[in-house]
Amino acid sequence: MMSLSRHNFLKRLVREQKVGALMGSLLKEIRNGGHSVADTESKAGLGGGVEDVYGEDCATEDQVLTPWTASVASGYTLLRDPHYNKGLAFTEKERDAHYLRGLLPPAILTQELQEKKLVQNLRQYEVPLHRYIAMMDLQERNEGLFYKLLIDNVEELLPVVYTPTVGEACQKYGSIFRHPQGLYISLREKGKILEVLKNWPERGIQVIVVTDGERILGLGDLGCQGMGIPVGKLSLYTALGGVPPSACLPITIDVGTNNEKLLNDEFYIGIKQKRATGQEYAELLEEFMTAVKQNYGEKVLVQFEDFANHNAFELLSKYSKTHLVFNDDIQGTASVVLAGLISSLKLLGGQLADHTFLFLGAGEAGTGIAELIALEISKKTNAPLEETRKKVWLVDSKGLIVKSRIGSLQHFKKPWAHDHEPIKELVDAVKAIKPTVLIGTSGVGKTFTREVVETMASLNEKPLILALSNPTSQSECTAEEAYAWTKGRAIFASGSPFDPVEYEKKLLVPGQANNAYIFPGFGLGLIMAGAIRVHDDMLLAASEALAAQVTQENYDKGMIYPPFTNIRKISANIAAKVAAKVYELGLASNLPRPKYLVKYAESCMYSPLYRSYR
Ligand SMILES: O=C([O-])CC(=O)C(=O)O
Ligand SMILES: [Mg+2]
Repeated sequence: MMSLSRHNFLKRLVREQKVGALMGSLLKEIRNGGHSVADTESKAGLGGGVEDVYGEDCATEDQVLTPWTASVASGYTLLRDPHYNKGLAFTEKERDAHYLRGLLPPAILTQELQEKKLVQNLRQYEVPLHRYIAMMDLQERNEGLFYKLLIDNVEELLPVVYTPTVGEACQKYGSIFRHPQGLYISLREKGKILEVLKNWPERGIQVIVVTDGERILGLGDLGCQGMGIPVGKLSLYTALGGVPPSACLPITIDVGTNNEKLLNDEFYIGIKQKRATGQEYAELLEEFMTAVKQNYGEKVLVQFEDFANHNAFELLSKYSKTHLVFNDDIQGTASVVLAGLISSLKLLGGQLADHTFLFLGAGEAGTGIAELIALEISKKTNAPLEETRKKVWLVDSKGLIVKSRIGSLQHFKKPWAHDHEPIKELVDAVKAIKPTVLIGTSGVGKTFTREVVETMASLNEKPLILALSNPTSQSECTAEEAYAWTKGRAIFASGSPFDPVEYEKKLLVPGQANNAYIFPGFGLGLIMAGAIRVHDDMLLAASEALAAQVTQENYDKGMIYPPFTNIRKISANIAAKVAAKVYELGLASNLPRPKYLVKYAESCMYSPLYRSYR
């Protein structure tokens, strides 16, 4: 088994050209995707990967091969390598040893001082998008400093590198484009996807986040410009979950876009054609998924992100049988919301089974959450799923989902078609169903009107209202509205962040029910255990682990999620519980199981502190 830190250490050894007998086997190990040679000696072992990827070892004299070198970055090149660059923090000794004399001004700053300067600079930008651009530039310039800044100022910078600002960045991605980030796989790469994967400079990939850009947050089809999302999500994998940056690969699959505005935009970065669908789409994705497994093995985690409903459900059900895949919008959102519901019982009283849930929005998030709630209630009460599903009602654009609509419903909505007369409007559904919990997942803003929220308040002492659609512009209502319209009684959380609100001299702190609480720790847990498949029980384990992190002090402020400030500790706990479940289910390949999983998770986590160079 190979821990994350050992993996990094090995890479560093190679980069620093510690030549000798070790070199050959180390290179082989790295090119095999971080799996030890022993792991992959049997060509199609669990560790997967293709042995001797470049064919150097077995090539005969008349075969062509790939020249592959590892060299020490120094001087000008070192300053332009974000992985190793430390800018003004290079010491005198390092400046001598690495040919940096004269390439830097004389001052030597500590990483802390560099960070202080950056915080000051960032705060001077009034336009959020300018902060985003500054952060991306930093990531491309000095990775360690980028992550240190993000980790130390997570509450302040999450809204910059993630929702809501990342949404605006994707909308304007073509205009603000500077350095390419991530890997672009378009229809033009059909038949060559394995080669494209090999163009990526890192070999030891552990997590891929992939989008096709068709449903970016609640902003719709942004085509190739959706790249901001995998890049942002993976920054959080590193900052919040401690997965090393070199192990993360953002990918955008460009099959065209149906967004007319982008098709007519001279700065659009993608292929200018309508979206490929049907067989053409399925074949490209099949080639991609096959190439991923071939290149990185069975243990690489593929996170699907912001696909449109129809593809999201289909890809998840198709590839969950053969690959380690996870859909963040269906499963990550479900897990984070379930965590909030479990923790809210401390404030609301009763069990989950005592509550009635009404959703506005029956897509990936809505039906994903609904299913996980029903599963959790079923596990807790031993009632069959068909029964526990009846606690959950969904409203889509055509009204309440009921039996009489079943013939025209998409398959993922069918389990939620219960016996009831048709109802068109949300507010009438609230009056008829009398939910204790109202959840917005439609991607459409301002749909929790005053009347809807007031009706919830008339039915419940403490109405639980979750406005989950992203970014902030698509939120079903604001925190301020939720508190004002319920006279301060609501327990409120949203997908994108809202500031605390003062209501009648009391400070009310809204929660952020965002999958960012879950996916970094969840992914770390899978990687630690060497999981080969995702199982719903792992999602339940993650929810319970997150709910257990909410303290009395948090509850006293009306919070049902812990603050993001402690997220690395939270992620380590989630990772440990997820990994434990992976071992319990017999889906782990990293054996033997480490005894202390929280400690082990922490020991695997990437640190952004500068290292000294010899
Ligand atoms: O990115 C986020 O903030 C949450 C998410 O997955 C989405 O809204 O699609
Ligand atoms: Mg998403």
